[in-house]
Amino acid sequence: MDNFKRTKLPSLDISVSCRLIGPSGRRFTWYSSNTKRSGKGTAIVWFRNDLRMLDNEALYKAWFVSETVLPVYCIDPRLFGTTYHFGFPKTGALRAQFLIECLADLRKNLMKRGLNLLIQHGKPEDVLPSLAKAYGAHTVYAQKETCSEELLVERLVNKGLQQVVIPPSPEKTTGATAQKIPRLQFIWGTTLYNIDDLPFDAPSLPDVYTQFRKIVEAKCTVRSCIKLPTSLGPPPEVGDWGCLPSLEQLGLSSQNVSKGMKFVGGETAALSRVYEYFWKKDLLKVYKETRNGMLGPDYSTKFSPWLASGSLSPRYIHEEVKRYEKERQANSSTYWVLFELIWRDYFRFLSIKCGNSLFHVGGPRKVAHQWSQDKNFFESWRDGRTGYPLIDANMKELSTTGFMSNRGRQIVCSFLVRDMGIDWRMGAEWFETCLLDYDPCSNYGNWTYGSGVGNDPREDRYFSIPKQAQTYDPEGEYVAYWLPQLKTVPKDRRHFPGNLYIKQIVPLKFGTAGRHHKEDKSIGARKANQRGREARGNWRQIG
Ligand SMILES: Cc1cc2nc3c(=O)[nH]c(=O)nc-3n(C[C@H](O)[C@H](O)[C@H](O)COP(=O)(O)OP(=O)(O)OC[C@H]3O[C@@H](n4cnc5c(N)ncnc54)[C@H](O)[C@@H]3O)c2cc1C
Ligand SMILES: Nc1ncnc2c1ncn2[C@@H]1O[C@H](COP(=O)(O)OP(=O)(O)OP(=O)(O)O)[C@@H](O)[C@H]1O
Repeated sequence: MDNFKRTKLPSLDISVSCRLIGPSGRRFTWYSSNTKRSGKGTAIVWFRNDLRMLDNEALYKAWFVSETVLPVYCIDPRLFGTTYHFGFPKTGALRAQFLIECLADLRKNLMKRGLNLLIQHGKPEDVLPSLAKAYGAHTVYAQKETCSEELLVERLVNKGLQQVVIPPSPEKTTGATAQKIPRLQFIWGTTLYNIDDLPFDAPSLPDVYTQFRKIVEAKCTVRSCIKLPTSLGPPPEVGDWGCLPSLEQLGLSSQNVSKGMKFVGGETAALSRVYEYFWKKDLLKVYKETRNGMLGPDYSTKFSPWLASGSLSPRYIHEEVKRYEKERQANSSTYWVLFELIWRDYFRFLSIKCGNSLFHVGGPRKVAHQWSQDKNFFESWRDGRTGYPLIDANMKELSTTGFMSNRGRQIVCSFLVRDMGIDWRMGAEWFETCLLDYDPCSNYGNWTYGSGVGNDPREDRYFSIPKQAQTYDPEGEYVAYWLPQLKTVPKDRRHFPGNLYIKQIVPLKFGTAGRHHKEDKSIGARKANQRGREARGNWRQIG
C-alpha cells in the first residue's frame, strides 16, 4: 500500500462497469417503461445537490405532471465566493472540478433519455423566474435544503416566481382568466429515511444520535428508489443549452491530484464505485473491521463525495446492501454501512432543529468557551506543518485530494480545538473549502460534535495522538506516504521522529506518553507553547 501512487475512484473502467450494472444487467431495472405521464405544459427541474437520474423524485414528478421537462442547473456565483467568517474560498478547485464532472455526466445521462441539461450562469432567483416566464412553466421542482444559506435562495426564487404571470395559452384556454403564477414545489430527497416518515417533527428530534437511530430503525422503513421512465422527452425547444464552466471561469486554478485518490465526479462513477466496493471487490462484508483505516481506496466505501453532490442516492445504497445480504451474506459489516448513513440522516435532520446555532461558535448547546484565532497556529495546521506527522499527513491528504478518512477528521479536529485551542469554526470553514464531500449538515454537525459544543454525551472527546498513531498507523505507513521524508525514519519513530522532522508547534495537552519526543526548549517554542496552553482551556483526556 505504501507505494500506491495515485488511484482513480472508481478504479474500474466506468463504461465496462456500467454495462455490468446497467439496466440490461442482472440487477433490477432502474427504468420502467410502463409509467404513463398525465400532465400538461412545461415543468422545470432545478437541479441542486441531487445531480442524478436514479431515484430522483423531483425529476420524476416534473416528468409526470408535464408534457415537457426543462432541466436546469444554475452556476450560482455565491458558491464561488468566500466562507462566512474567515474568507477562505467557499468552494475549492478540487470540489469545483468534481462538480463540473457531475454536471457533464448528468447532461450525458439526460441526453440518453431524450432530454438535456440547461446550464445557466447566475443566481437561481434571477435565472428561474425568467426561464419560467419564457417557457410558460407551471411548476419548478427542486430538492429541499435545510441550512439558512440555501433557505434564503429558496425564498428568493419563490419571490421571483410570484412576479411571473404565465399568460393563458391560446389554443388551450377558453377565457382570459386562466393566467397562472408558476409554483415552486420542493421534494425531500437527501436522506435514507424520508422526513415525512419520521415519528417526530424536527423540534422534537432526539438530541442524541443513538436515541434517534433506535427510534427510526424501529418505527420507519426506507422507501424504495423512484424509477424513471425509459424516455423523458421530448425536450423543450432550447436555442443554446449552455456550456459547462471551466475552473478559470469560476475564478479557480486547476489543481492536479498528484497522489492519493482522484475521485471522478458524476452518477456513472458513483454507481461504478458501489458496484466495485460491494460486488467486484466484495468489501462490504469486512467494512466494520476496515472502516477506521486511513490509507488507500478500500478501507471504507468512499461514497461520501457522490452522496454530497446527490449523484448517489442513499436509498440505492440501502437496496444494494439488502441485495448483498440476500445474495452473499449479512453480518455486522453489512449493517454498519447503514448505521453510518443514519449518522448522515441525523445531522441533516439536526440542522432543521438547530437552525443557525449549528454554525455559531457556542454551537447548539451555546457553550461559552474562550477560543484562540492565532493565525500562526491555524496556518501550521492548515498547511500540515504542526510537527506532528499524523496531523500533517492528514492535512496534506486533504489539500491534495479533497478527501480525508473519518478517523483522520476526528484526530485533526481534536488537535486543532483541544491541543491548539483554536476556534473550531476556522477548521470547519477550511473543511468547507477543501472537502469533495462537503455538506453543511455533516460538516458543521461533526465539527460542533468534535469540539464539544454539539450534542455529544461525551463533551470532552480528546484524541490522543500517540494512542491514535499506535492503533491506526502502527507501522507509520500512512504518515510516510504523505510525508516522504519519513520513509527513511525507522517505523517505530515515524510518529515522533524528534529532530528528524520539523519542530512541534505546541506540546500535546496530555503529553506524548513516552514516545520518542524531545521537548523543544527554544524561546520561540516556549512562547508558542505558552500561547497554546492559555488558549487550550481545560479538556480532559478520554481518547
Ligand atoms: C470534523 C468532521 C467533518 C466531517 N465533514 C463531513 C462532510 O462535510 N461531509 C460528509 O459527508 N461527511 C463528513 N464527515 C463524516 C465522515 O468523516 C465522512 O462521511 C466519511 O469519512 C466519508 O468517507 P466514506 O464515504 O468512505 O465513509 P464510510 O465510512 O464508508 O461511511 C459510509 C457513509 O456514511 C456516512 N457517514 C459516515 N460517517 C459519518 C459521520 N460521522 N457523519 C455523517 N455521515 C457519515 C457518509 O455519507 C459515508 O459516505 C465529517 C467528519 C468529521 C469528524
Ligand atoms: N450551507 C451553508 N454552508 C455554510 N455555512 C452556512 C450554510 N448555511 C448557513 N450557514 C452559516 O449560518 C450562519 C448564519 O447565521 P446567522 O444569520 O445567525 O449569522 P450571524 O448571526 O451573522 O452569525 P454570527 O453571529 O456568528 O456573526 C453563517 O455562519 C452562515 O455561513
